[in-house]
Amino acid sequence: MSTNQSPILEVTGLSVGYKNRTVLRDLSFTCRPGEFISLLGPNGAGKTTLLRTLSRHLSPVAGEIRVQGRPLSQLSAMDLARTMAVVLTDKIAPPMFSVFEFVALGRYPHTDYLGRLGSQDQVAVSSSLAAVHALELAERAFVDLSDGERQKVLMARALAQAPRMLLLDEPTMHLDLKHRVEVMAILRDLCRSQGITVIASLHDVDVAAKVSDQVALIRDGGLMAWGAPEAVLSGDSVTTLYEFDKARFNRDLGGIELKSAGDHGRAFVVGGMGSGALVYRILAKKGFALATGVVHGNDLDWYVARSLGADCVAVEPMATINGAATQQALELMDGCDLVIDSGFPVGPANQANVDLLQGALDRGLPLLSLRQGVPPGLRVNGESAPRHCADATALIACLETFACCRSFSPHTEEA
Ligand SMILES: Nc1ncnc2c1ncn2[C@@H]1O[C@H](COP(=O)(O)OP(=O)(O)OP(=O)(O)O)[C@@H](O)[C@H]1O
Repeated sequence: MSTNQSPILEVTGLSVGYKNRTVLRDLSFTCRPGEFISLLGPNGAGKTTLLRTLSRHLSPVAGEIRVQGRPLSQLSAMDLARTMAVVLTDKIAPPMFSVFEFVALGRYPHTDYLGRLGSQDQVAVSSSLAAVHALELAERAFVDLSDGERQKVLMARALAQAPRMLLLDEPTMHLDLKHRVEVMAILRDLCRSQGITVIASLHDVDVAAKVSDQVALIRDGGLMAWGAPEAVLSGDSVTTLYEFDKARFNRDLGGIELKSAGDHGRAFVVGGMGSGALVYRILAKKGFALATGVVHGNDLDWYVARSLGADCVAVEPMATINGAATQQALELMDGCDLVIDSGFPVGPANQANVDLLQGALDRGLPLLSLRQGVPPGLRVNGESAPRHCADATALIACLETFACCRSFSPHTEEA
């Protein structure tokens, strides 16, 4: 995709909707050849209505749409079909068509008025099926296809039109993970290799962030934001877009983290260098509120902990963890019901973690440890010692016991 290229689609002051009901107002944006554009927004926001308007299935309420510089309304049906192909979510079940015959329907802008396929058309149908990795389905009956196979064949029919733009409504709906990934990879490759502009409504923010050149965030009757996902998608913007209260999008990790209900007590995690991430997620899943520290501000643990809504004592990346930060973490620990030692190597270079583990023991807090053995320098006595968990499964079992009994026997070795 080149930003120097002329726009393929220019939308100015566009309002879309239905009789007596305007759904989106005053949209203005530009799409260029080879761009992948994702429309994101909650259910009912207007994504389908916009796609239907861009593809001339609906008339605009107001504003202008230009395709390759010409008003959309003035394109002949044939010109429109050669420029733009559309895959909507309507269930189509054409009787008796083989997959090849169904995809061949997409050639109509290029065949004669009787729809006869020439050798070029035959090649175009086969290449379209090949482009979506569905050539082996060619002789199958269209009505017998699975949802994933059907989606690929619908895309092949659209490609057979040889369009410059492909508009898709929820192309990954009903698809399993393999097919979702495959469909998105196919679409991305069409942009890159054939310069086709893809505009797709999607519900996967993380997938959209990874494939899109531009994202449109749609809510409250308009465009909340339009731009590169790296600029537009953040924890805050996604929270606003979907009104999240139980989750948070993490751009750095590329996914959604589900926050803890926090009703099974509060756990402090002694982590660092990514060792805490798995523990935080287990704790959140089991309903524990989270506190952690001391972590560096570029640590995987920091990203995950923040996304999960943890109280987190952090220091600047690469900074030495000083006594003040450790003291702050110990104060955070005071409000906790138990402490988890994620097993991050401790020693002279990070005395802070030993101090925190010692702090847990000195406070008489239950301490679960994923560590092999006791770290050097930790003063353990008979009354206060870590309970060792051999692995994540053992940790989960201990947490479940703690959640219902508020205690577990401190000395048992799980290995
Ligand atoms: N034919 C119609 N007549 C009137 N209103 C409609 C019509 N079709 C959809 N709507 C309304 O327009 C609004 C936008 O619907 P639209 O299908 O465009 O949203 P969407 O963002 O695609 O939602 P979803 O993610 O649930 O598919 C909704 O309130 C919907 O009820």
